[in-house]
Amino acid sequence: MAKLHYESDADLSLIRGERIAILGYGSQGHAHAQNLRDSGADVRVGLPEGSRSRARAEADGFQVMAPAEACAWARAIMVLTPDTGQAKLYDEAIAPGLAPGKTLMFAHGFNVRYGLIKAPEGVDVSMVAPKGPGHRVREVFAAGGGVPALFAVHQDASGRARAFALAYAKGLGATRAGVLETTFTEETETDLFGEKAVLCGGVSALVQAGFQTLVEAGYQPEIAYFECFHELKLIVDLMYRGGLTYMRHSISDTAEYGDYTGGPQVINAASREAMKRILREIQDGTYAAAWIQENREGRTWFEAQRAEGRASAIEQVGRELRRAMPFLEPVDLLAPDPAKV
Ligand SMILES: NC(=O)C1=CN([C@@H]2O[C@H](COP(=O)(O)OP(=O)(O)OC[C@H]3O[C@@H](n4cnc5c(N)ncnc54)[C@H](OP(=O)(O)O)[C@@H]3O)[C@@H](O)[C@H]2O)C=CC1
Ligand SMILES: CC[C@](O)(C(C)=O)C(=O)O
Ligand SMILES: [Mg+2]
Ligand SMILES: [Mg+2]
Repeated sequence: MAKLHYESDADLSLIRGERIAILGYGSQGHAHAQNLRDSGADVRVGLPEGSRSRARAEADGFQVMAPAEACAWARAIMVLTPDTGQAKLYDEAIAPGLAPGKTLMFAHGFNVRYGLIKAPEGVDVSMVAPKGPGHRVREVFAAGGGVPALFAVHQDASGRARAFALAYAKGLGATRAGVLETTFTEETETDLFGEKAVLCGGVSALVQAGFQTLVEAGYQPEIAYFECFHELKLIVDLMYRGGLTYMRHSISDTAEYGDYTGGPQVINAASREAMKRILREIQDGTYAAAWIQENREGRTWFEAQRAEGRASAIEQVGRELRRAMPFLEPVDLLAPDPAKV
């Protein structure tokens, strides 16, 4: 079994009072900034003039600086901006602020794995990659828990890159859950695979196909939503706490029979072959190149998918049903003026 690192394996004193610049204040940025500040680090946030995130970071009590200024000030720099813009940000704002003894950090290995960012010798390069969405990284930490993370050292000029990455992971709350050592390559390839084939692409396509199958067959959309979407969390919560065994313990034996017979019909040889193809295209760089190209061309296709998803029947039905369940603390990004999240 792989070695997992917990609280006693990391030394929080390495980040206490340490000058850490968090570049970006989005999903991961707000969580890293707030968790590390709560853990004793001296955190400042780097955002461009005119960034939509500035008001929020300032409202949360952070000193916000231009990215280049933040990089010059910090001893450790964590890059939490969108992956496809990081190389430009590195050239323009990060590289000028790097000097021997500084640490450059990432939460995802994309730019290092695909050779888009190459830090100079003398600089430590490491990664702490939470295995969960940023909003949950903050919420779980604030509730006293943590989200697991991977860490990796790409360049260790100081001889203390590994200890610092582990301390950072502890400041983030990840050692409360378990932290695993990896490489930039392993993190990048498994993360891209997981989000594309299973967690985001796979699950979204599965629930939409189930919903559409029922609605097209004449069933009420609200029933299709509860059955194929809402209940998914209730089922996954059981898996999260006690594995497939606990989920199968809680469901009826009729449902369990459906699990064993239906699963292989939906996830069949063709689906497994598609997963292998997805993994090959991640490994050989085809997928990353396509995503970079999509951004260079203005993200037209990507934005069209986003708009189509927002307008879809499952999103419209779900939005209405969630409104009647305030205990879910529904987040309505389809509202004309959505609350900042
Ligand atoms: N989302 C997640 O949960 C996870 C993300 N990661 C990784 O974390 C990194 C950040 O992703 P994520 O949190 O999703 O990003 P988001 O899109 O949620 O947030 C990006 C933030 O960066 C800001 N920003 C954009 N351009 C610049 C720039 N040039 N300089 C400084 N700030 C900038 C944005 O500001 P503005 O508001 O102005 O756009 C925003 O605050 C990526 O490497 C991603 O792969 C890793 C694990 C999980
Ligand atoms: C699953 C998507 C993710 O990899 C994550 C939250 O871990 C991401 O890039 O957002
Ligand atoms: Mg991930
Ligand atoms: Mg990811």
